[in-house]
Amino acid sequence: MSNEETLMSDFLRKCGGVGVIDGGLATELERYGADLNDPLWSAKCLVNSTNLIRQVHLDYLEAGADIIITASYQATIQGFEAKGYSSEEGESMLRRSVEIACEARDVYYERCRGSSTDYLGDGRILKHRPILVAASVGSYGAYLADGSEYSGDYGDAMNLEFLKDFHRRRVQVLAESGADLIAFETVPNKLEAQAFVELLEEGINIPAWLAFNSKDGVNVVSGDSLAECAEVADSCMKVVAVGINCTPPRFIGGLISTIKKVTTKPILIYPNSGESYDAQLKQWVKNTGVPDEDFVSYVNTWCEMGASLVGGCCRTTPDTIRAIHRTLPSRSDSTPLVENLQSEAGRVMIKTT
Ligand SMILES: C[S+](C)CC[C@H](N)C(=O)O
Ligand SMILES: N[C@@H](CCS)C(=O)O
Ligand SMILES: [Zn+2]
Repeated sequence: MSNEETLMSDFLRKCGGVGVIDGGLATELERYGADLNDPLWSAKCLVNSTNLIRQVHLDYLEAGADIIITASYQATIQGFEAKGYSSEEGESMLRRSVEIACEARDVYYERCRGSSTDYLGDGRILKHRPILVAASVGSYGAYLADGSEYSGDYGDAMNLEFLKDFHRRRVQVLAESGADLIAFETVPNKLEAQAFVELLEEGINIPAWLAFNSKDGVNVVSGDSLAECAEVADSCMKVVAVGINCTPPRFIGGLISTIKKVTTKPILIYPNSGESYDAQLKQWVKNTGVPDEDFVSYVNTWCEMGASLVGGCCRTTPDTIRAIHRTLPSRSDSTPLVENLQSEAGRVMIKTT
């Protein structure tokens, strides 16, 4: 086992076998009133709403998240330059995204120290535990700001070197920013998975995960084979988990089975709410096809199938994460009954079968 893999297995053991990832950061910023209708999407808040970002990280920690993902999903040096910032200013905002998450973790630990109980009557969890900061790197399609991360179609002229050059400096800056790991998210095709893995091999000194997205429950969104994409991730010693994010919950079970066949690395799952993203309007629209029921009731099944990191992506909220924390047997044992009775969110989110 590499040092990186040991870090993740130790972390998961301390989590009781399953780690909880946070929920949608950007869409939660929106729920608080942030306007993300901008080519920078949530990275716009790195310019003018850093306190709000810290607050949302704290909300997720108090909901039971063991891993918080930074606001850098759509933060690219090229994207900041297009807005008139210098490359130094762009790099500084990347670093700031990690600092904000670290500050939230410090504030959280302080609150834990000051609290006489782990589980508060209002549903907040103030339990001292290992918390990781994952520096988000969204795909090239995210930077394009036209929803390309849900098509994975970058045109015939795209190539590996272009993608590596595009992401290189950003990945280096985030790797040296104090984050515990890099979260490559919403990876839509095999070429970009290869680019990320090759960049990691260029002397990046922190671990990473790769999370792909799917819109058919079989392949990644570009149509590339999920098994082949997961194999690319599996081939890299720096990669400590492989999985799926921002994908409708109804597809998750089948996708876990596919990934499990090609890797023994921990599998991570953080689905979205099942709604679709309209990149023109920059709005989420209800799915007119098969409805996605609240996915929390499936979390333990996904864990039995092999997932060991579970959370939510776009349009999931701290209530989703609180419900995930509660439904995990290794966590809910310590939840006093009074908390379950008092939380409206808990009653709504956790279905009994
Ligand atoms: C994960 S998607 C909802 C992020 C936003 C998209 N890249 C856009 O800029 O419209
Ligand atoms: N983790 C991202 C979304 C990925 S699709 C965010 O919420 O900022
Ligand atoms: Zn998402």
